[in-house]
Formats: sequence, structure tokens, C-alpha cells
Amino acid sequence: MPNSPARILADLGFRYDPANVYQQVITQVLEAGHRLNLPRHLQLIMAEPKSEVMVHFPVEMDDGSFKLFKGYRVQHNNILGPYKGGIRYHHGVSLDHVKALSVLMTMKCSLAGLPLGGGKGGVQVNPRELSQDELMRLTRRFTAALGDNIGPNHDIPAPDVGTNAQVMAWMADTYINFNNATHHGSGAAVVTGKPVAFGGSVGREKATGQGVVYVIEDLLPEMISKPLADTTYSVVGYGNVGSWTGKLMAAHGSKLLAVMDHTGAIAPNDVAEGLDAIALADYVTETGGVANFPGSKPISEEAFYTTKVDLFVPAALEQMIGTKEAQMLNCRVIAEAANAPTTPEGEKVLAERGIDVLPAILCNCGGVVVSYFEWMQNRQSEIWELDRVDAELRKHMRSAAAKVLAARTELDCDMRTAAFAAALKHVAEVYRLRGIFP
Ligand SMILES: NC(=O)C1=CN([C@@H]2O[C@H](COP(=O)(O)OP(=O)(O)OC[C@H]3O[C@@H](n4cnc5c(N)ncnc54)[C@H](O)[C@@H]3O)[C@@H](O)[C@H]2O)C=CC1
Ligand SMILES: O=C(O)CCC(=O)C(=O)O
Repeated sequence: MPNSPARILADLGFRYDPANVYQQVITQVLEAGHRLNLPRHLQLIMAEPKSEVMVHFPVEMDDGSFKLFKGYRVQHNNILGPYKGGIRYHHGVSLDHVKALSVLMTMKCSLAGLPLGGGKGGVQVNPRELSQDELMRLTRRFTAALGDNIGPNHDIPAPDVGTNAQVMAWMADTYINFNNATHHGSGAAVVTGKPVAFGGSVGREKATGQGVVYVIEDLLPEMISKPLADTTYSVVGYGNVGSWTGKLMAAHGSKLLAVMDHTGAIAPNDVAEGLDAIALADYVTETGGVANFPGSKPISEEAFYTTKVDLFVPAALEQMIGTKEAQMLNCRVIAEAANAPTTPEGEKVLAERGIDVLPAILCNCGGVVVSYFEWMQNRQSEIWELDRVDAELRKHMRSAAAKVLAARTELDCDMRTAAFAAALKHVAEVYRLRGIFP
């Protein structure tokens, strides 16, 4: 079949590697395109990013020595608008990871109805091993090394795993200094997720978790025939996205029965009470992880995955739900807060076991939606109130969910394929309208 994902990837010279995260993600996207009968030229365009930038840059450590770091910025597609997507600081960052995440950004921005394309970046580093000063120097050097590859009209980074509002402030400041751009001109709009005092938007810090919870509020009760007040859930990853999801689920009275992060897995001493999701978020901010949280006991990874809950929320890294985890999970629904947390093999097992998956590009698009609001505020010198941000975010999340449900009915497929199909349909329409492709 000339248009099958395998054929497209083979024609582009990919060597088949089922464990490769980029191949996993792009195959899923191309499968959705195949179902939509997207023309071959569009499938080819989607199959590779427009640009892959790799930089090496030296950073002075506190002891006076220099280390060389490797960073990436991958720009997948900008037919809908400037490239947009986060910057990750993690020791496992690789070109294929960043490529996979950049495709997901193109899909996510399209599904969310934003005039933005898809990009992603990262540096191979464990930020926990650096002092604040080293982190600042690394961020400034990385931003300088990216040079004109980023810019408020071209490519706009944001936070992701291992980065935060402070890192974005350093990026913006470096960009502004290098480009002689003023703070209140277009300069600050070069990145989003900045501190509110420096051009950030209220509501951006919680936006991804808020979007996840809006999707859960709208779709989950019907799927499990229970109100959120009676819902139990578990979370892997209790950083920005996981902890905000926890805090906002707590407001609904949902019960958190297990959490795992890079420091270990915990369960409540009193199962009837559950874990205090809000206190846990404060504890993680103070200590760096969930281990030894008062009122909890340590549990094994197996005990974490087999905890019986209604909802499981992966909010950590890619490919965490493989065959083994999918077989262990004891839940009814998964709301993917992380990007690409489920492998295709894991997904097959989940489908066989009747576990429904709310896909990542729907669940976690709230982050980039509020980033878009921040970018608009910067460009128009506006400051929005939280009520407005939340109300507009809710509209975008509802509209994205409606597109996914409509595509699922139209194509009679799973939610992930439906989400990619809805996103691709919009991208294809814009290519056609612009006269680039028939
Ligand atoms: N920050 C944002 O606005 C957005 C983030 N995402 C995605 O959400 C996910 C989480 O991102 P953030 O919360 O921003 O990152 P973060 O850096 O704030 O938190 C990451 C969490 O993952 C945990 N983790 C790392 N390795 C782990 C392992 N091997 N086992 C268990 N837990 C592990 C860490 O302990 C931490 O709790 C990522 O997939 C990211 O791409 C998606 C959309 C937007
Ligand atoms: O806020 C943004 O621009 C991007 C967030 C992001 O990296 C993601 O959605 O994965």
C-alpha cells in the first residue's frame, strides 16, 4: 500500500525500530492520516520535521571547570503559525525524543484550534545536579546557541520536564539582550510560561493540569458512571502537571490512592482518607519528591501499578506504559497528562483489557492553549484576569474534545486515532486553502 505508514517511513529511509519513540508516534499519526485518505505528499510532509537544530555549547561550572552540553530544537511544522513547544532539561533527551514531542505539538496546536505550529527542544542534562547559577548559565548559553532559530514570530519555547518559569525568564532575558528587543515590545513574547511579574500569564502554571481536569470533568463521569466526588485515581509524576492535576482533582473530592515519581511510590496509610493531594504538592516543592510524605507508606512499583482505581493519570515521561504496566494497571480509564506515555504494545493490551485511553494531545493541550493566551497578551500589551483565562481555556478544551468525539464516530476508531485525525484534517485543509497542495 503506497500510503501505509510503514511504506511512507521506508521510502524516507527509516530503518524499522519498534522501540524508537519517534517511529511509534509518527506511525500513529500516519495511521490516522491513512484512515483519512490524506494524500501521500501530505503524509510525507508530516513524517519528518522541517528542521532539526542540534547545538553544542560550553558552560562554566561553579568550580571554574567547563562542561560541553548538547541541545536540540526541532521544528516540525509551521503551516498553522509559528513553531511552538516546550524545552526539556533531562539526561535522557535525544533527537528522537524531541522529534516525537515536536510532532505532538503540531497535532496538539491544530486540535486546540491555535494559530501555531509544532516544535520542541531540550538539553541533555540532569538539572537536579546543577546549582541555580549553573542552571542560569546553561540556559543563557543554550539560548545564545539557538540564536535566530527562536523568535516571537518564528519559534516560541515554553516549559516542559525539568524547566520552569525561572528558566523561561532567563531565556527571554538572554534573547532580549542579544536582539536588542524591549521587554514590552515583542521580546518577552519569545517564550511563554514566564513568571507573571515578567510577562507571564496568570493561569499558565496550572494550565496543563487544569486542561487535564476539564477533560476529566467533561468525559469521565459518564465513562465510569460515577461523579468525580466518588472517583479514585493514581498518578505517576508529581511535577507541574501531576501536582496541579492532583490539586484540582482534590477540589472535586476525588481520592488519590497512589503516587509514584523518580523518588519512589507511595500509598496512604489510611485508604479511606486517601493522600492529601494539596499537601503532597507543597511537600514535593520543598523536598523534590514524594518519598517519605507524612501519612503515607512506601510501596513497590508493582503495588503502585496494581492499585485499584477508577482513573490512572500518567504525568511523567514517554513510554512508561508498556506491555508489563498495561497488564498490571487496575483502572477503568487512563487520562494521558504526559506526552506519549503509552507504547503501541501497551495500548494493545489496554484495549484487550477494556481500559479506555483519553489521549495526550487532547488531555494536555491546556498548557499550550494558555501559552497562546500569554503570547497574545505580550503582543497586545494586555493583562488578562484568571477568570478570563480559565473561561477561554475551558472553551478550547471543550471544542477539542468535541472534535475528537466527532472524529471517533465518523471514523469508528479509538480516541487516539480520532484525535490525530481531527488534528490532521485541519492541517490538510490549511495546506489546501493556501494552495500549497491540492
Ligand atoms: N509543563 C507543561 O506545561 C506540559 C507538560 N507536558 C508533559 O507532562 C509531563 C510532565 O511534565 P512536567 O510536569 O512539566 O514535568 P516536571 O519536570 O515538572 O515533572 C516531571 C515528573 O516526572 C517524574 N519522573 C521523572 N522520571 C520518572 C520516572 N522514571 N518514574 C516516575 N516518575 C518520574 C518526576 O519525578 C516529576 O514528578 C511530560 O510528559 C511533559 O512533556 C505536556 C504538556 C504541557
Ligand atoms: O506551552 C507550550 O508552548 C508547550 C507546552 C508543551 O511543551 C507541551 O504541550 O508538550
